[in-house]
Amino acid sequence: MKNKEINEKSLDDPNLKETKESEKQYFKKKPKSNFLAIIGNYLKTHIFTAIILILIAAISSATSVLGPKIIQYMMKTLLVPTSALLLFHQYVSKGNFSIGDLNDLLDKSNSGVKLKGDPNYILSNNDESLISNSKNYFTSLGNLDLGWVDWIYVQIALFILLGITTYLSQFIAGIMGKNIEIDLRNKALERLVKQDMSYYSDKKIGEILTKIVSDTQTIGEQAQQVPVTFMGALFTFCGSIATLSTIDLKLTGVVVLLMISIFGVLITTFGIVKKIALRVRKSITNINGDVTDRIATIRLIKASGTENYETERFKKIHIDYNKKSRTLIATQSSIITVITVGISSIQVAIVVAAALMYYDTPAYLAITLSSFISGIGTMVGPIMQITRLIIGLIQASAGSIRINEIIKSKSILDVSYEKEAGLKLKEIKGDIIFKDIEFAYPEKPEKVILPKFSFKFEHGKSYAFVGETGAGKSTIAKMLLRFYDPSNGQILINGNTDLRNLNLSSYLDKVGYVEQEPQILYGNVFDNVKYGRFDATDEEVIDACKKANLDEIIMSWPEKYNTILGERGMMLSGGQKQRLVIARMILKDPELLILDEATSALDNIVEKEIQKELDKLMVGRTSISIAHRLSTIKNCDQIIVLGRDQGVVQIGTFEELKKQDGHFKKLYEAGLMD
Ligand SMILES: Nc1ncnc2c1ncn2[C@@H]1O[C@H](COP(=O)(O)OP(=O)(O)OP(=O)(O)O)[C@@H](O)[C@H]1O
Repeated sequence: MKNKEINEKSLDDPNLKETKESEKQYFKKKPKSNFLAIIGNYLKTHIFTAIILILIAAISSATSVLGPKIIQYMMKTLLVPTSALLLFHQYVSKGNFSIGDLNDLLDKSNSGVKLKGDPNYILSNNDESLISNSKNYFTSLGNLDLGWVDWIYVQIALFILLGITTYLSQFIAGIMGKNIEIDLRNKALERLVKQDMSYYSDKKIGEILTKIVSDTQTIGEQAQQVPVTFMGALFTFCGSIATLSTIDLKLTGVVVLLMISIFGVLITTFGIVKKIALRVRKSITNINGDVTDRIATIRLIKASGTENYETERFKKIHIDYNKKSRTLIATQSSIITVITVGISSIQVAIVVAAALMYYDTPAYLAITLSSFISGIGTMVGPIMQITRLIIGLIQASAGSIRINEIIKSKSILDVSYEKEAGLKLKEIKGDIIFKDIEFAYPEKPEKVILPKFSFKFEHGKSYAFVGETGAGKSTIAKMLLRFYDPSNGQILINGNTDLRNLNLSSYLDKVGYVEQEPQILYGNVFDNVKYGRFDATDEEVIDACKKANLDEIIMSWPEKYNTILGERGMMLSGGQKQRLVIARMILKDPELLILDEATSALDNIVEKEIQKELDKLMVGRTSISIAHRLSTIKNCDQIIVLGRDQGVVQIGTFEELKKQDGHFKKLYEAGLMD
């Protein structure tokens, strides 16, 4: 297919349309990055790490900054004697040359180079090689008088120090990066599990995964690089400028001007690249969302024979990503080119400037230029590092915007999870009252699913909700589990306490939920049955499995109770899964049992067996079933009939409702209760 065609077609893809729309909304809100704040907060709480990093950066910068100074001293100790010798010849030819004259000459050269050894011996021997030999000269570093060979030793010592400090800074920064990554991921995961269900209704699992896995990783990697590189580069840069200024102030001025222009370019492009990087991240997130979605529905793909269609579709959804990535790569390449060329031109500019300035003093030009060029070399490293750092910083900023969308998201349940928040519920010993309840999903507030109604669930009795599809039966369960709060009205627990005022964990501790497609965790049988009552013993688990008629099946597996279940483990049949959940409920012994079409996915024979177990489980506790099957509702104390968009339309026992004209009778006669 031609590119244009693919492009046009790809725009029809709802996935891409959705991205473009959400992107527009996204940039309208002007997302703020707080990557630097993340690092700042970490360092604020880890002062010791901050101090060590600053110290190490300062030491390691000093080691590289001193390089040109050492070269300057070494060059002086090597070159000054040659000049001194020339002058010595002039004086000697005039006769009467003293050691004072030689030291005067050295002082006048303003080089700081001094004569080593006994000057009288040197002069009385009148040996030119003694004067010309640079071994006999030194430059001072504090109290130390160092000859040119000593300066090489200093250089080597500095290299070793540089090695040690580099290792230490990388190690400490690496730990910091990992801590930040793990901390962010944990915070995001905490937020995700504490979110109410409406949060998930417009998000794809793959999108969330990209943020949790890949964005946190990028932030961690950059957190490892940014502070160390930035501090090191800053110190080296300032140190280099200081060192260069001791060599030649005017030339240093030229370097500073050139550097300011290069940083100007970097700063102006930062914002542009950040925006493009965000677009790329959004695009790849969308792809990840799509891939997870398709892999999760692989059975549909296999059963429909749509493998080739999907392969083509995957290619198409990459067009947008490819386009955005190219823009990003092109922008980044331009920046690196500008910086690299800019930096290289500094050396040329300095040679030209120095030649123009010191045309008439070639000796000074030679010494100054050689140490200056070496000094610029020291500066180039940090600038290149800062350039790369800025690109990394942009990626991390994009990542931090995205992970913060999760971390900073609000939930209606926020308060309920705090340990001390809300009233702790000891037991559900009274009635559960739905008082003037009205419900519309927050995602679609204009569509009222359940118009205002009130109902009392008496303690210890069994209730069933019936009604045609979409009438709002499962919505009742969702409200009782606090997946959603009612739009109006109250759910009163024990007849008087608003569910919203209860500590949620203390309430859900006493609630058992069995759904149509039970959720099995990756873990062994013990892990799965104990989920929700972690203090139970293995014996209690085995006992619960026996009561749920599951023990015999488990014992037939090679690993018995240690068999791994879940996505990558043993696959269970629908009936086995339900039995496992029943065992979980037997162990949990909840005071309120919610059964949401628990048996509707099972065949008749298995359904009968499971219903028998559920009936046993329901004895002595308040139970609310959402049901399709006659067998589920027949024995219930009360049946509540829901009509689509009408809410509660009838209430009564099975025998009563069967006889009454109305909604239930229609459902029953239409065979919807079989
Ligand atoms: N998250 C949601 N956002 C918006 N509307 C929703 C959401 N979940 C469900 N609905 C809508 O609410 C209505 C009631 O859904 P509910 O699942 O409670 O029906 P139900 O009676 O249990 O149906 P079924 O018997 O088919 O399971 C439906 O019209 C459904 O489309």
